[in-house]
Amino acid sequence: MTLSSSAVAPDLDAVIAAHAALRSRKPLVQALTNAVSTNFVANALLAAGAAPAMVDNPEEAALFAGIADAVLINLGTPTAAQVESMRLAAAAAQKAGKPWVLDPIAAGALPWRGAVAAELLQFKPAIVRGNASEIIGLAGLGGGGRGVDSSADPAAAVPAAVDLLAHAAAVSASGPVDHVVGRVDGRPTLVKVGGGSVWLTRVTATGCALGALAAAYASVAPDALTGLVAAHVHFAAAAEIAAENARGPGSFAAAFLDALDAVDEGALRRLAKIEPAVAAG
Ligand SMILES: Nc1ncnc2c1ncn2[C@@H]1O[C@H](COP(=O)(O)OP(=O)(O)OP(=O)(O)O)[C@@H](O)[C@H]1O
Ligand SMILES: Cc1ncsc1CCO
Ligand SMILES: [Mg+2]
Repeated sequence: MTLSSSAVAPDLDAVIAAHAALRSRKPLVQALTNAVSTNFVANALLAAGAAPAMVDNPEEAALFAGIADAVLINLGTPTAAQVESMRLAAAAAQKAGKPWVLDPIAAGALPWRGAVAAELLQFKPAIVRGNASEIIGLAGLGGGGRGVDSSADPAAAVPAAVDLLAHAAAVSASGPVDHVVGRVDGRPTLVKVGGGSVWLTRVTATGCALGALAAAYASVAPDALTGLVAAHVHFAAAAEIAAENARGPGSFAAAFLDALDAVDEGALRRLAKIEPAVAAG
């Protein structure tokens, strides 16, 4: 599997193929994620058709990166021990050729963790996934953000996302319309994914779960860009299905897990909102 460049820009057919591969292979994702998100991330992976394992202690993190199909590293509540595990797991994933995803939570707002995130880029994540402020912050272009939430428009994060292609094969900035970049035939390319639901912003750790799903897809897709677009499309379709029955954030959260499971080829065909790829940067 090459994770550096796609031969063609991902489209609906590529997303459907990646979804079928996810469902048949049920990839195992090692998640080193924040304390707020662990249960929701594990349940979202199971609902979507993957499998979670939260192995994040320094004694076992590297060994398990060689066992898992993909690794998620999420900097939401980083302790010293967890950061040590992150360095070990990222290095082991790179050595084993396993795709890993960096979610640089609050990288633009908090300099210490911003430096940790920047340091982890040396281990070449397949994917960097964050909200717009985090992508801008990680690229060293400012960003800010109020704590863990975004204050930027994803379109404004595209130059930063393209800069990050020096370290990662694909990068996305989430928001009302998700902006996903990668290389197609070597050239920086932008794919926008619309849809979803604003309810996603009223439940904690939805972005964290999206990062975990991106890791799962990266391990079954032909390249990182296709995997990342597929994760965004699956997530957005599930959010639309869930929003139909939600009465508030609590019922949305439960309906969203049901909908991650319910998304099938028909739902993808009906609900996917993938804009044609364009050159970026
Ligand atoms: N205004 C919006 N309308 C529809 N969907 C949205 C909106 N804002 C974000 N989303 C969706 O919510 C999901 C999480 O994106 P968000 O940008 O909130 O990530 P995040 O800030 O990293 O989340 P968290 O840190 O809470 O886990 C994505 O699937 C994104 O498409
Ligand atoms: C609320 C919160 N605080 C640190 S990480 C996190 C989860 C969503 O980013
Ligand atoms: Mg986030």
